[in-house]
Amino acid sequence: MSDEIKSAEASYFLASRPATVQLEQVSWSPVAGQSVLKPIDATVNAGEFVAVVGPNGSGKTSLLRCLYRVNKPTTGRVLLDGEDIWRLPAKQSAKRIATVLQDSGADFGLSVFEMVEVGLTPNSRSWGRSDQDIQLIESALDWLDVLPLAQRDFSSLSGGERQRVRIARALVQQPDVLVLDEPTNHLDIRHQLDVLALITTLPCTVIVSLHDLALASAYADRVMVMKEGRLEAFDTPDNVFSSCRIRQVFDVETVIDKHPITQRPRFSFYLND
Ligand SMILES: Nc1ncnc2c1ncn2[C@@H]1O[C@H](COP(=O)(O)OP(=O)(O)OP(=O)(O)O)[C@@H](O)[C@H]1O
Repeated sequence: MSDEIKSAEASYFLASRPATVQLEQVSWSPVAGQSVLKPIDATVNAGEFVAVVGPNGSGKTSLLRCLYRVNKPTTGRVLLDGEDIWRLPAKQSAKRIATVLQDSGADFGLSVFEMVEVGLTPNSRSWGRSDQDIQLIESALDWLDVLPLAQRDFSSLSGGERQRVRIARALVQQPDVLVLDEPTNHLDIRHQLDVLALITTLPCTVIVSLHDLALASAYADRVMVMKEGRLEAFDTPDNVFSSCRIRQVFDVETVIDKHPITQRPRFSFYLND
């Protein structure tokens, strides 16, 4: 499928308006006295593609969970176009914010088609599928290269196929904000690049956690760097990625140059222990 066709389809899938997401002094503690997220201030602009990177346990998933109303901030607020998400009706925030999460294991014996159909639920006004619903679901499956699997049991798919189905489900929701936790897990290199390239064409705000700094560098408008529950840096890939910062945050040495095609920072990692 050509890029031109893919971006035309992007506007077909996502009629909604991208939203601004603001974090105002957001901290989160699962239990009193155990602070996982220290107070974070940040604004993700409408339509921006922001990658969240950081070592294991640095708070990436905890931060994303604050954005889609699972972790209620212990202090501070998350604002969606200026409105506190915890003051919005749950249905409205579920409609505006779509998520692609790591393997939950819960698929309730659904077919692939039915899994994607679940994405329509927050927007549906009536029971039953319209022809337009079917077309939307099939287009999303086709877009993610999984249409031939539509009638298969979701639980019978490979890890990478499941991940693509989860992304298709988020797309049919037509969200204003798309939050993805490690969406490239399980994907082969072609599908990693395809999925991130596709996500950059969507007319919504995208916040995605990534372990692969090369992918964050290549696709993100800006990168949040997390360390020990703190937001260490939030800026463009050029400004965020220095060998000094990567040493401080990830405890590895890096040679950084410019990728010859994307002109974004490119990394060669090594240990200097
Ligand atoms: N509900 C919870 N109760 C207690 N501790 C928690 C809870 N949720 C997260 N944590 C702890 O908070 C820290 C941050 O976890 P989080 O999953 O946000 O990190 P992460 O950056 O996404 O890690 P990874 O890269 O390994 O997925 C970890 O030490 C984790 O054990």
